[in-house]
Amino acid sequence: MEINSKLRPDGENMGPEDLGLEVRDLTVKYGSLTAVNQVSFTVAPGHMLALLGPSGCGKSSLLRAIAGLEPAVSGTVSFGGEDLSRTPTHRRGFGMMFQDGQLFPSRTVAGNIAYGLHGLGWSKQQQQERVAELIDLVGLSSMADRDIATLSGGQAQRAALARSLAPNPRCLLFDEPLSALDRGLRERMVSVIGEIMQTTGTTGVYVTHDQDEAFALADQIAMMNQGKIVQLASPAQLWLQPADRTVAEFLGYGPFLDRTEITQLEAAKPLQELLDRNGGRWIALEPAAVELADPHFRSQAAGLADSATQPAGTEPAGKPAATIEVMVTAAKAGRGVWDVDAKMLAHQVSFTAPMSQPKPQPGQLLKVQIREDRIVAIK
Ligand SMILES: Nc1ncnc2c1ncn2[C@@H]1O[C@H](COP(=O)(O)OP(=O)(O)OP(=O)(O)O)[C@@H](O)[C@H]1O
Repeated sequence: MEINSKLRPDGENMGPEDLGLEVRDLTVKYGSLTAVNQVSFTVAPGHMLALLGPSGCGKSSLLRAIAGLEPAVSGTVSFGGEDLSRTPTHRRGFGMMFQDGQLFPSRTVAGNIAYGLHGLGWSKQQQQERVAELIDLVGLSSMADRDIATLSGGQAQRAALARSLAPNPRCLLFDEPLSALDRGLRERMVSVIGEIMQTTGTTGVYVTHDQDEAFALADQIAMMNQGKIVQLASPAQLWLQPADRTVAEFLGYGPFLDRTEITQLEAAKPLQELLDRNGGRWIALEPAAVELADPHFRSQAAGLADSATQPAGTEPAGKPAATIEVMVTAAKAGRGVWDVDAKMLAHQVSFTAPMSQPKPQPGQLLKVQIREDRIVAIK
């Protein structure tokens, strides 16, 4: 076993217990197509890294190569300092959880979880105890004897999680495990997975194209595009400093205003200064960066004289970085507000207006402000 010689912050050599998953220069090809292109990253023990990126960017190929299910043409995968490049999948000590769970439909929940323990040399009693422990952990205690085919999608994924964790893997590899579930269920399962990974201290790699899942679960997010990692950062760093426009677009930033467009805004000095400070090409707006200008204007725009009280459904205005008049293209009722779409320069923007006032009409001009705390400069 080869131990990488690395130093801990205290200057001591790192032992296997300090080294988690290490992927070095990994490349996966299908014929002439390079699906994963010299990718490197490390995941500290007990931490979770999310691989996030658009469809076809190489996330699953990378995960499968880490598991040993896909041959790598070059590069290494190691865990605890041990090079696993030539170790077959079942000897790597890794677990996997997929979108469809890959459970046996005719077996019970307990039977499926026990399946993950075959071949480990455990006694029948040890196996039974472990199965009961896992069933409890994922909250399926009352369903141990139910056939998988009779479970809901969320319950089945809990069973799949229990089965992957049963052999106590040192690293769990998730491939879009929640993408078949509806949003509400997905959010609940994200909490379940997060809690269980923390309780068990398992290291994880989580493939997803859903940024909410990545942000909620990961300590580090690797943004992939065309087989490469374009940015590796904590969720906060990724959000506050997207490496380039592709990353920002994927995260949901937009529109992107260039310098010429910024000159068409009123009081846009903060935007210009931000671009100058960062040497950026665009100012990217967060989803909630645009809001109606001050409440006085809101009242005037709606044809109401009384602006002394804050209208229901509006939040206190943020610090404006610039203002501009926009033309309403559509409005519909939301929860306590009008959800308004409007044209700002050549871009489409969305914001809310108080429902206590008349519904904004297509063609109507409204003054909006761009919040200074919801913009970033992009190179
Ligand atoms: N078995 C295969 N044979 C040939 N090409 C493949 C194979 N598997 C994947 N590819 C190609 O490799 C590239 C990366 O695919 P991969 O499935 O790794 O991407 P992904 O990011 O996981 O996508 P998705 O989110 O859609 O699952 C794609 O262009 C895909 O068409």
